[in-house]
Amino acid sequence: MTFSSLPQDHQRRTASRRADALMDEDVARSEFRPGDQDGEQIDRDERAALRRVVGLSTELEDITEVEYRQLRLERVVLVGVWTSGTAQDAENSLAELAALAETAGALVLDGVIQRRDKPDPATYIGSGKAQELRDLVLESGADTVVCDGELSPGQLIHLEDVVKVKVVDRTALILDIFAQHAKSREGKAQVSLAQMQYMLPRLRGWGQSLSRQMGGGGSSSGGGGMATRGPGETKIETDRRRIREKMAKMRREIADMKHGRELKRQERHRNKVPSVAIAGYTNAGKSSLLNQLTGAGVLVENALFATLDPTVRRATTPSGRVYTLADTVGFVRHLPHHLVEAFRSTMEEVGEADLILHVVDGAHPAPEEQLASVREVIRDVGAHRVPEIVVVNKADAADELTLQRLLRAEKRAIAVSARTGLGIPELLTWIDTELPRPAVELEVLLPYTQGALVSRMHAEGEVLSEEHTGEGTLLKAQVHQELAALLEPYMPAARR
Ligand SMILES: Nc1nc2c(ncn2[C@@H]2O[C@H](COP(=O)(O)OP(=O)(O)OP(=O)(O)O)[C@@H](O)[C@H]2O)c(=O)[nH]1
Ligand SMILES: [Mg+2]
Repeated sequence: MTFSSLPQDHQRRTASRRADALMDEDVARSEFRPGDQDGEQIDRDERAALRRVVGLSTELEDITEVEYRQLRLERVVLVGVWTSGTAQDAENSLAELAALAETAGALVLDGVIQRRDKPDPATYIGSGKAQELRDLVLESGADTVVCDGELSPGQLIHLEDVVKVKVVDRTALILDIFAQHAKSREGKAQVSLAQMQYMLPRLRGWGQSLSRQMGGGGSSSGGGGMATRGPGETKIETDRRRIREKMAKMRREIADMKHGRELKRQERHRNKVPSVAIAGYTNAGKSSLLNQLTGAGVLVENALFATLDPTVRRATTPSGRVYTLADTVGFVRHLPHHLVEAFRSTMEEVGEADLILHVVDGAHPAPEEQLASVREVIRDVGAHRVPEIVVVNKADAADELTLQRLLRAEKRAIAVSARTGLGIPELLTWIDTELPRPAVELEVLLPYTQGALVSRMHAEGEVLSEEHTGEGTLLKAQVHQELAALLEPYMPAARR
């Protein structure tokens, strides 16, 4: 049941209850004094430093907590400012915002777009439109407004003042989803760091809001406001410093974890196992493709950002060569820059790969745009020299003309369906031909006691012929340098 089906007065009552709740929060907030900040509190925060930051919200609560609360998005109205491009572009963007909001667990009640040259510096949408938005919020019974962009702290506050419910922006929403889905220690730490980075400049906003509240209604901005602003500002300075310290600590920890991952990657490199990275827009079907290609049970969800941590699997080509296949975090348009930074780690993996499978959702209304925005990030992380195969996924659901158009525009592309398996054998064969060829061609006669070496030649090299003789296995193969060194004693020349 939706709110719009309820009688008007119920809606109004609900709205006023919400307003009361908002005031309660304000009261709670104004009870804060710098003196509350005792040693025990800091200690508790310190111990919680690596705990997952559950989410960010503009819910006006305790400004000293760095572990901001869950967004608890429930009933949201979306609002976008359409500055350039076609009406279709603007609608796609809002549709994506709706998908993001649903992923975060919200119920999307409505969405509006305003055509403007640029967002209003004070309230994001124009002030007249903000009033209309207020009506829409009341009418639909929404408790949150989600803006399709990154808003300044001032814009968030001013818009919140008009619509009287919490206002969050696209960045906070994405951060919230990231926080809900990050699984590994590193992933969680990176999300926390990004959240703190997002929060830092916004503390001033909370402070202003606090002093305004404490200044009391009706009075001018001077007087009581001034008297209470002093301690408020000090408090914010303390918070800022603590957040900065935490961020520094977290950066060090991430650097350590990164070192561990680096070692693993070097290990793979040393073993010369070719690597394939699956990249692509969020929800394109990357995890599904990984499952199809390897039979691995990786989480597949019809939600954006189902995957946040790189998942690496071993896989085999039809000719029997072993390679690694890495699933990656989905890209999304307008990914705030500090988020790109935070998630660079998984993208570095892409840069190190021997081949990128760039998955695009063929059933999406604007697949070309997704291709372009993912490529931008690939360039950003210096992975543009890695060969790429464009995998147009969801061919079972895509429209034939769209598929044709994509395959014409992209020279190195293949249409597949990770769901039905269509095109998967062809893709596997293609991967086989794209993987780097091993370096040394040799012939060895391995005694039957050296079965392990035979297996390695199959897994890491390319066996051209194999013959079982009275003395052992006679193999002709191409292998990498290190394996060649191990095989040296068994080369005919060495047996002389
Ligand atoms: N019809 C159809 N749906 C597909 C296909 N492949 C994936 N899907 C669906 O698309 C949704 C997203 O799939 P995922 O594999 O989780 O996508 P992803 O790219 O890994 O998404 P993130 O990890 O969130 O970035 C799921 O509902 C899948 O069932 C396909 O070939 N055809
Ligand atoms: Mg995934």
